Amino acid sequence: MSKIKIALVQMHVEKDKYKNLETANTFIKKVAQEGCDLAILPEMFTTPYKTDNFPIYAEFEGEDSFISISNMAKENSIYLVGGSIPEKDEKNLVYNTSYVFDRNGNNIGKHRKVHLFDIDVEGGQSFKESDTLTPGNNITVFDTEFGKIGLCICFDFRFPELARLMVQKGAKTIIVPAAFNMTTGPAHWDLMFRSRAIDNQVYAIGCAPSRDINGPYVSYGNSIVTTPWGDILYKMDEKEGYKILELDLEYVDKIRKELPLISARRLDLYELKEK
Ligand SMILES: NC(=O)CCC(=O)C(=O)O
Repeated sequence: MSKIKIALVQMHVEKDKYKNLETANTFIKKVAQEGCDLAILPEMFTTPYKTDNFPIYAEFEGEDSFISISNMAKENSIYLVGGSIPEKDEKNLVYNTSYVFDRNGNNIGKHRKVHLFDIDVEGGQSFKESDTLTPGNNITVFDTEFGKIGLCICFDFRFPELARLMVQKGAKTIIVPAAFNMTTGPAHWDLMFRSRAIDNQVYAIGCAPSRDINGPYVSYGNSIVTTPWGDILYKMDEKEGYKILELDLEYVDKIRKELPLISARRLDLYELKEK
């Protein structure tokens, strides 16, 4: 299957977890009715993005949010990258976790954010995920009828090594539930997606919450799809909404053949390895 219809769901996130799940459910129904194969929700879509909230909203794997996302996939027979949610483990450590479900609602992927978002930009955005979150330790690629897809969460995508390792594991598309802000978004969002796409000759897809200027953290929005050639195929604005796009995965092979960056690597001189 070389053509895949994906949907960016740039939803508004509010305080009520169950309302957020309901909003996601409404969007997923709509995009599935419009023939979408795979839908993507934003980073931390069940909770306003705030460190204090993460432990409060956190759930064990298999609890309400997990079940609800799985049901959305199954009831609508689509692949669903469930943005991310705060996940807790038996030691009460909390992670920023993205779950992926197949058309039958089976969990086929899980990524715990590996690089926590700890920044302090003078006169701009400060945030310290590590106040309440623990990083994951895995590089994540999942399998679909459309081939292998890489998955990471927001700040993770700033680290080129991580994207390259996903490509070394076979990814032709990389999906990034995200929530950039009004300091780094205008400066780096497009550039980061275009850079990762060009370096790795992949479709790079970012899905963010819509902008809420009254929220504790103001999301940049601008959910985006960039092509293996580095073009912006589509970029949303800051408002709530969704967009369905068809991606041709043969285009990845074409670009990799015409401009052979992956195959021309000097692996006799250097290599990148997962530990
Ligand atoms: N949620 C995040 O990881 C935000 C990352 C971000 O804004 C950045 O500039 O990087």
